[in-house]
Amino acid sequence: MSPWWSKSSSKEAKKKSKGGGIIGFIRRKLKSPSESKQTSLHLRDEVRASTPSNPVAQSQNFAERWPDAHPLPLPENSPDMGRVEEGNRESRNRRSSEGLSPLFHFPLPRYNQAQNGHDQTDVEGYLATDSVFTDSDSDSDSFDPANFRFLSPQASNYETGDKTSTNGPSRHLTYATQKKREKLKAVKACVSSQTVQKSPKWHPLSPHMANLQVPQHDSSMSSPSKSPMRVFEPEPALTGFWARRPYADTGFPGPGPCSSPESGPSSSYNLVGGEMAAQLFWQRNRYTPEHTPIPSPRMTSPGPSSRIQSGPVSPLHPWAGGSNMDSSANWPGDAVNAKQQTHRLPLPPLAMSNTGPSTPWYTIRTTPVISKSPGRADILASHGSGWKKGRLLGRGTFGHVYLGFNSERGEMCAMKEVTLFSDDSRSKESAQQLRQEIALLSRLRHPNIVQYYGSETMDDKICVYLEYVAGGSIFKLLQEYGKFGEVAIKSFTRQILSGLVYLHSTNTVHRDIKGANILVDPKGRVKLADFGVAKHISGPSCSLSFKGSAHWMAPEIINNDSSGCNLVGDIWSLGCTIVEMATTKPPWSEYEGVAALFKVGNTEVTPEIPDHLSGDAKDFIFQCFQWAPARRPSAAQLLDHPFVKDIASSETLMPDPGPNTNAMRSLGIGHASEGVPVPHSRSQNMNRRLTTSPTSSPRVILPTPLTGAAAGGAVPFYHQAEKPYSPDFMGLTSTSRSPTRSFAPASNALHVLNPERDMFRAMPQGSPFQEIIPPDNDFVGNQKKRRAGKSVLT
Ligand SMILES: Nc1ncnc2c1ncn2[C@@H]1O[C@H](COP(=O)(O)OP(=O)(O)OP(=O)(O)O)[C@@H](O)[C@H]1O
Repeated sequence: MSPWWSKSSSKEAKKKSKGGGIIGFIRRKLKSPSESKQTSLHLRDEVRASTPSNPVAQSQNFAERWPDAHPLPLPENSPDMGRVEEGNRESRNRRSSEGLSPLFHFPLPRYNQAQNGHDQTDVEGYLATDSVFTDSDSDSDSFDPANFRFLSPQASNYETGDKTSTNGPSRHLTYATQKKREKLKAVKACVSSQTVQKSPKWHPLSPHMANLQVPQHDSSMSSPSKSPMRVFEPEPALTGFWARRPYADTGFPGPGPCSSPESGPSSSYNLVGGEMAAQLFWQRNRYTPEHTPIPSPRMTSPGPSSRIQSGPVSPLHPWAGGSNMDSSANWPGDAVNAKQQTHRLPLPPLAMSNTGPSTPWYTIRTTPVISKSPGRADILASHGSGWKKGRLLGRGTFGHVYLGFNSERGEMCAMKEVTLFSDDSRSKESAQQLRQEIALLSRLRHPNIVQYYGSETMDDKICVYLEYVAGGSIFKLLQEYGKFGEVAIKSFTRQILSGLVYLHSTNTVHRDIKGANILVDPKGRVKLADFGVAKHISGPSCSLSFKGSAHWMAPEIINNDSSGCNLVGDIWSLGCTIVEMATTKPPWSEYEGVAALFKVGNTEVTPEIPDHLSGDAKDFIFQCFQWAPARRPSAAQLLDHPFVKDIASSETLMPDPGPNTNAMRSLGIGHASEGVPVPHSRSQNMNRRLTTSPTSSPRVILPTPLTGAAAGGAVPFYHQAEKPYSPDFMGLTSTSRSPTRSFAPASNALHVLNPERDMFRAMPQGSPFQEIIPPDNDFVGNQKKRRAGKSVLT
């Protein structure tokens, strides 16, 4: 009696000979039963003819040849199921290795035998799909996303390994036959004519969402793209909304659809809007293995003199520098400095000596420094600044974030790297977003905002150096550890609020507050990150474009009607983030993106507030979910809410010692030993220093003295009792106060200092900060206006 594995192998071989998988299925369906039979026979014959010994024979010999072999236990499922899994895995691996994201393929309407019988049109549809896949697989460069509009749900599920799509009922079964035929006609037309439809027609989704354009084709025909850098066309679109799945009811599936350290539904899964449409189309490749970074040559510099005296910072990549700065970062002077948004980093002496002064450092390549030693991971890249690229920390929409290590100094940072391609509009958009992010971040300095260190360009890459926040994002923590307890939620909320109060005090709105963009360090300190879609509000008429992440997006952003209350969109998103922390999912997670937008934008229904939270927590969330922005409290007002106001000392997490000042110094930013590190000077003169001042920026006053920070030599928090934060002072209109506020300001609550006074107090004439935020800057100007009794937004 032959062992079970030889039987199953035999079965397997028979199945193979029949042509397994979707392609085989299609082929079988194309044939009449008799043809099908013939085909099977024919295929079997082919197998026999083409191999010296057919697979069945081989497998039968296996037991004889390997008598000691132990069969692996069979899975509980039938062999067929195992085979489906395997097929999916193979397919997934194959696609991954070819750089294809399974998520770019959208499920086909299920071939419904019961309903349609052997509908030739359907079959052709499958064939069309098959051919698209085949083409894209075989020639990734010739991949055209337009073809993928015609892919439909089933394909996606085959590729992603969703077994239910192959065996179980599918929601796509409900497609009307007529609709299917229309689509499949289009498929046929496309395939036969080889015509590439570059852009869909757009039409407004609803009168309420006039700024929300969706292509006329339905969700199953949306246009994904395989590679963010090569195939994306930055058209206004919301494809991502309906192309992606809603949050799974089963919670976050670990490394499944969000396999990269920081990819996933809530990271950039739902990021939408305007020129950021790229983020809709492009889905990160969740199944691509984490590639080890390719060694990149160390960039060298003409020498210390050019580094210090050249003034302009490292030039932007030539392909990136051409486009104008987006108004999102429209700080005065940005236009002038549009090409100077990356900040030159000091180079170690070795690197400096490699180039002559006349050669632009950024164009010179030297032998990459590749440190190898047994027993530890290779350092695969060494940047000109002496920072070496380590492991992948996470992936964003536009690039990858790596751990950076300076082995000379023993310091770490996060290196956000974006690769640019000259002929790619997507690259230009990436560069533009990065410039915006640099422009904004370089001006921010707060313990609850990730610190910007510097940036540099290297051939086709821009690299931004940021404070390393080791714990990863809230999203990642939720994925790994499940929902947070109320103490953690309270602490995180308070810290997010503090960051927001500061951010809003500079009239900047983040626009993408969500778990994936909030980092947590090992001590539980929280940092706002990812300022890619942040915007500086230059005045009352400044309207916000449609940007953000669907499930976290405020109704007024969806409806393009913020009535001047532009900042409190972040408060709505904060409410969603609290729900996310409490449940692992944002509100309306049962809906897909567009449906969630409709829900939020068209109905004034308050999102469900988790029942298990305390009354204070519920009320806090309720305040955040005030539908009318004018009724929503500001971040400053919310600091006085009982939910976060009285965090007991045991609940107060370790204060932030401030950014890694040594890292900043090594990057030429400020000088920790002689004063407050300067994030970035517009003059780019890194030698200039501030006089010692503990308050270079508005700081949260903590209730307890912070010895750790001072002991660590970093910038301490400021511990001075101040008046409660005044929303008016911070430039918020009276209408932005919440008339429904149910909490009273506390006299001894944590406060934020007067940003103007703190930022500029004790600042000598000509200090770098005065260059960072010039006197005619909106922020400063607004402070003056406010003193004169005017509100910025009125
Ligand atoms: N400073 C940091 N320290 C540690 N990890 C970080 C840091 N910055 C980013 N990461 C990791 O990298 C991931 C992606 O970073 P980030 O969100 O900034 O990229 P992005 O391209 O701007 O993303 P998005 O798609 O949200 O626009 C984060 O979710 C986080 O896990």
